[in-house]
Amino acid sequence: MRQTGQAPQGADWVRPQVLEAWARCIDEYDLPPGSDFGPRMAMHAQVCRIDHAKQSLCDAFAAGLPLMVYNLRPFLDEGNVTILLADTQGHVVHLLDAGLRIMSAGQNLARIGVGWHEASIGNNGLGTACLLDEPAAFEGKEHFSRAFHPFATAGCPILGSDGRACATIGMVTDRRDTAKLMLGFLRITCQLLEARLFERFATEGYLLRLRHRNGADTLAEQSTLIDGKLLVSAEGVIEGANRSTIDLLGVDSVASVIGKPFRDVLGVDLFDIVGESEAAGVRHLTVSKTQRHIRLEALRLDAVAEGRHARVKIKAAEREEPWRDHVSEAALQKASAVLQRDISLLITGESGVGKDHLIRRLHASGPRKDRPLVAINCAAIPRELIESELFGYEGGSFTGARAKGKKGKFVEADGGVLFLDEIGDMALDLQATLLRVLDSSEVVPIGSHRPIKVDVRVVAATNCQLREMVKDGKFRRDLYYRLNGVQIWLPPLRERPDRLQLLDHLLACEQEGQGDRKRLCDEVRALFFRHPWPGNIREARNVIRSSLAVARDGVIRFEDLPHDFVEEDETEASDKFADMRASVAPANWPTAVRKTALSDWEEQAVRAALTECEGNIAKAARRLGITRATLYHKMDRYGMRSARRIAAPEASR
Ligand SMILES: Nc1ncnc2c1ncn2[C@@H]1O[C@H](COP(=O)(O)OP(=O)(O)OP(=O)(O)O)[C@@H](O)[C@H]1O
Repeated sequence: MRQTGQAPQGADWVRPQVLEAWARCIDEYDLPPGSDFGPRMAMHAQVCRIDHAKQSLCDAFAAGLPLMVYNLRPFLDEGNVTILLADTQGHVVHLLDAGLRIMSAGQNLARIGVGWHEASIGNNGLGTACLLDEPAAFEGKEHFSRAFHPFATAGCPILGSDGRACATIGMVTDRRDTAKLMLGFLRITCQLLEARLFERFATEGYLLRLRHRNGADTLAEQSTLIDGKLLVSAEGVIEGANRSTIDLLGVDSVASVIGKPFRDVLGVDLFDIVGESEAAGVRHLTVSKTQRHIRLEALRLDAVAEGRHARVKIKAAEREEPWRDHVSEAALQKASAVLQRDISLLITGESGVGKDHLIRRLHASGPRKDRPLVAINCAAIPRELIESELFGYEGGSFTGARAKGKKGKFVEADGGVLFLDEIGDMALDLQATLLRVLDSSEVVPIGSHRPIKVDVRVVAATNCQLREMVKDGKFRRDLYYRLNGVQIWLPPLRERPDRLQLLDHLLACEQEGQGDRKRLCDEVRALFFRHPWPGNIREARNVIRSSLAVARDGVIRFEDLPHDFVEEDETEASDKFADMRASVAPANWPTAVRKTALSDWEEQAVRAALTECEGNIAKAARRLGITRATLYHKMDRYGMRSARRIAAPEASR
């Protein structure tokens, strides 16, 4: 392809779908064959603006994405698997990144708002599934971009109740030969999500459950994934259907029944089933087209909360429920159960996700709440002191020791909970001693020969990848297994679909007891939604606190946010902010003049920095005090793309 500039024609060593995708990459999108994920592609992988529709999409999935996904996270980590959710244009709206970060271009791609469409980054499971509206998977060198060659990717569209794709779910892993396996997993996940979304969006009219008659009556009251489902308006028109109805009714597609009268498709009148006064009913019938015997049950969605309809009513009520921090609640529940059974608990997650917060709540709500919670930060205590901190010492046992001796943290925590924070930073030799104490429940203070029996529940926390550290010989395997009885992983803020609600909650907490509460403007909400929050909830609290302090009226606006926070953002919004900050032009200039002058200055600054740094993008970006992506963005704006190729030849190779 590199030599001919064309996709191979009629080649039998590659799947036809792959050939078609390569041809699109070359002929339609003009992507350079054989290239790595070069600057040109990186440019395309720009972050789009996340509008309200995308946020709502994410909200919808927040309800649909079972918490189970978080429990699955350690397994995703094990397999280096990333799960992505994209809108119909291929822009990422949500992701669980346990694999992309190992890819050279992963940093660029694993962000909210980044486009995964073929035209940007070549064929890939997610982008191609979006484009073709059908499941797609590629492995290794089937990808057009070399950056994806060590990976397998898969994608599957998620259908809304009108039969049209409303989003696409995708997976990426470095196990190159697992593309088909991933596709199977995605198909099941799609069915789960579609089932949740289907009922979530159903508000009025009738929900009809269809299933084969043979023996399925034993499941009568349970709704199952394989059930066909139809949404029918009060006038008897079909407004929604799921995939299972295609087979049951013998129709070509979901879309082919939407908008049709129920009678035309099923051969019976809806009102014969539901009755005039009765709100719901069950009928058995034979579908004329397929000759299938089916059981059909109708539930009135807007029914009064009575009998069998109560279930549907409850679902409707769930939709209006105020936000609950399901992530923390589920973690707390699991942790309590584990701790009561004397199983060691390991809490993992990035810095600032709330590990400490969780342990404090865990202690306060558990049976040991009246006994001490003793925390020790293994990273903060000097190496030579940690042993005496943990195990204590006898009076006069070393120079500088107190005459009376000192109780160690283990003894202090007797009957309570000992929290070993940042356990990944503990020195190797000390790890062996800790393991002995954990196994024997006895400590021997320094300078003493008398072991002291202790009864403590040990909870450890870390933001390190302990498993990797074990592999690299930096953490003892036996201690890892001893501490890792059960692992609870707290997701980073950027991977929480409910992050906007959590931020609103933090905002409310910060203003508790105050009369007029400040709120976020839409632009700030959008920025909060797409921001990667590397400092997680801690960063969010700080940003909210300082913005509240400077916001003048009842709304927190862009200009109220801390400067360094906004500068991390790489979309138009932050450019706007940069422009705003640079508005040093005299206030009495007409707006048009001021705008032109500002962009002129900016263009000159970019040109000067590139010239001075001899085209070295990283250096020029540093000099300008902006990120490389923002610099590319600005170069594009001022038509310096060709200059960039000349200026940075190493980047386009
Ligand atoms: N669920 C939550 N609701 C409200 N505030 C929270 C929640 N979780 C964490 N916080 C707040 O976020 C900040 C950081 O939390 P915490 O110290 O527990 O994180 P951590 O994961 O232990 O961080 P590190 O690994 O750096 O020690 C704290 O101010 C904490 O009060």
